[in-house]
Amino acid sequence: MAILLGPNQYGKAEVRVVAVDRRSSRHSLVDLNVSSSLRGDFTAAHTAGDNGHVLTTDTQKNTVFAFARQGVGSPEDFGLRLARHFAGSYDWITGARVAVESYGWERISVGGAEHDHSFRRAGSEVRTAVVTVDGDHAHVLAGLGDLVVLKTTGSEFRGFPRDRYTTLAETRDRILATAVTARWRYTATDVDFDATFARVRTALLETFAATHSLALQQSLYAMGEAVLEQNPCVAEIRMSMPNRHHFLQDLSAFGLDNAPDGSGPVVYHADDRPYGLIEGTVLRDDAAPADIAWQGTPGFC
Ligand SMILES: O=c1[nH]c(=O)c2[nH]c(=O)[nH]c2[nH]1
Repeated sequence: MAILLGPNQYGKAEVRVVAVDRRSSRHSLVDLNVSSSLRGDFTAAHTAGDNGHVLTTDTQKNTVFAFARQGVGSPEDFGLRLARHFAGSYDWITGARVAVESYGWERISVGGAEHDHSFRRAGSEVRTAVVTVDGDHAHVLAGLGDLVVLKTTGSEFRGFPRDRYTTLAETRDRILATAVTARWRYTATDVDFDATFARVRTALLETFAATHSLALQQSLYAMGEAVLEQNPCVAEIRMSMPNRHHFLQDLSAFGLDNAPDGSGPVVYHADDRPYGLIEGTVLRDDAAPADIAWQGTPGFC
């Protein structure tokens, strides 16, 4: 029996970079969390402690900061530049993956005017990009996380089978709420990443809002379908959507009803756990699979 080194990769995780453009008095900033992973022949480092092939994780971190000084651009373009640099740096490095999280900042308004250099975090939403360079091939996944949405009506859930453990009442009118995590794969690398990101995000939001939902599963599919219909450069989209249940609160102990009849606000209990977890992929039937693009990145199912 022989013991072998199996698949391996290494890099610097979560390099936090803030780049401020101060070329005019109206500053702008990008706020990133960048993780790099290198693939290639690193056997000797593992089996003999020979670091001759190890482009250090400290160097990888420094490279991220140095590249930021040249301008960041979109997270996808920044990831592509870094991944191509790492994958091309030594012939024993055959591939690189660069994952970028981007946090949004909005200008603070002072007396109705946007301030030049004061910002507030734009909620918990995060934009993501994962770039994988493998030899001569490059793959780009874009995405977003924690896009929290809720509709107060226009959602039903009924027609499900009932067994001896089923207690859930059927409903024709419920709150539907979720936090969307989505990742989509581009068919090319020369995409206008910022414009496409904005279009995809809008399609997700508009379709969530406009779909009269019979199940969160139906909303998920409709959202993915809209993204693919409006964006020929997207091959597939993978989504994870927790069902953030809102249960009508029973107020009868206080002699109060809780009817949606306009006699007062309808009161719900926003339950944080357990939650339904609805996940799925929507894809083109002619999309060539690209397993390596998803390696190490949660695709949910
Ligand atoms: O949209 C829903 N999908 C389900 O699968 C499900 N299951 C459940 O209990 N409530 C819901 N709602």
